[in-house]
Amino acid sequence: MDAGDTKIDLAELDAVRVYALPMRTKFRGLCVRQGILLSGPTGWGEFCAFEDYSDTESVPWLAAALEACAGDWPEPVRDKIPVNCTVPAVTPDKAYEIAATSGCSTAKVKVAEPEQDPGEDIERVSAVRDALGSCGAVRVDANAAWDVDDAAARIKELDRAAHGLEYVEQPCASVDELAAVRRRVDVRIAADESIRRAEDPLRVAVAEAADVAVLKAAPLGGVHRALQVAEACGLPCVVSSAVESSVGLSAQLALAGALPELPFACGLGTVSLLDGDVVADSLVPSGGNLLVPRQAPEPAPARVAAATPSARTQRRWLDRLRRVHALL
Ligand SMILES: O=C(O)CCC(=O)C1=CC=C[C@@H](O)[C@@H]1C(=O)O
Ligand SMILES: [Mg+2]
Repeated sequence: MDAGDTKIDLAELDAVRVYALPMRTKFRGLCVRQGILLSGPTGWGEFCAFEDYSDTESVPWLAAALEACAGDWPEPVRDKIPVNCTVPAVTPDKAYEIAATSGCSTAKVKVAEPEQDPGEDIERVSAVRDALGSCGAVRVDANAAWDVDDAAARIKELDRAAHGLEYVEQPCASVDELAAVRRRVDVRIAADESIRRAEDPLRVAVAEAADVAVLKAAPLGGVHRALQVAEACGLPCVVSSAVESSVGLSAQLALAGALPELPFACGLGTVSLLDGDVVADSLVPSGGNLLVPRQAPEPAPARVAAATPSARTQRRWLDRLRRVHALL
């Protein structure tokens, strides 16, 4: 999957601002979320590839940011997106509180966290079901942690604890393992890493390895590229954030707004995982929904200044930006 078509020279950018925002709770092994805000000809974009992504793997992330800078998002077909709340690998009490206070009727629960045991996942999922009640939807994300046998066993336990799971996201690492698990359990399988980190994001569909495709605009090269993947894979899609600031999150909302069908709540309530933001009016769900923006929100200078990291961190990100831009 090559990067998007938007190529803006770095010299054409009006502003480049490195940010670092603390996470309220450790998530994806992160205690701080960092990235670069880019101001282009008609708007702002965010380049925030996770730091375990190579320069080559980071190219689509930059293409997505430059697509936003060019104001090149497709027309939405809806103006409101239902979102799920995201429950990190926290205690049952904290999980209950997150779900109960989120205003969302769908929750995605992190499971299979390193150093935790399966009983903690069962208790967390049970607490979230208690918080949502019987009408809520509970999904889990194992981030490729299990082998096939473990996945089959864990999914059956978690399905019981949840009184029915909506789906299990990336239970195993490979497409072949996802296909094997899918044949052994009665719960939908959603592919995430097998799409966003794959040489060929479409293999999941060809291998009948998933029921749902999780789309993240940035790693797929932007909104237009992600829409092409959605159309080509032919699976029901859900959009999930990369825990960006509201600047980057707006591109995810543009994707969710432009998908022809949107059968699931989307994982876009993640600004609440950050302790702060770079815009004045954060994209925080209201009544379990987020509105589809026509462009990225403008960063607030005072917020950006407060989120500016050390000179060393800024240099590291600016060097990464230059290296990745050269690969576009
Ligand atoms: O989908 C959601 O509810 C929120 C986003 C989310 O879960 C993730 C964001 C980025 C990387 C991962 O940690 C995780 C995911 O695997 O989807
Ligand atoms: Mg996932």
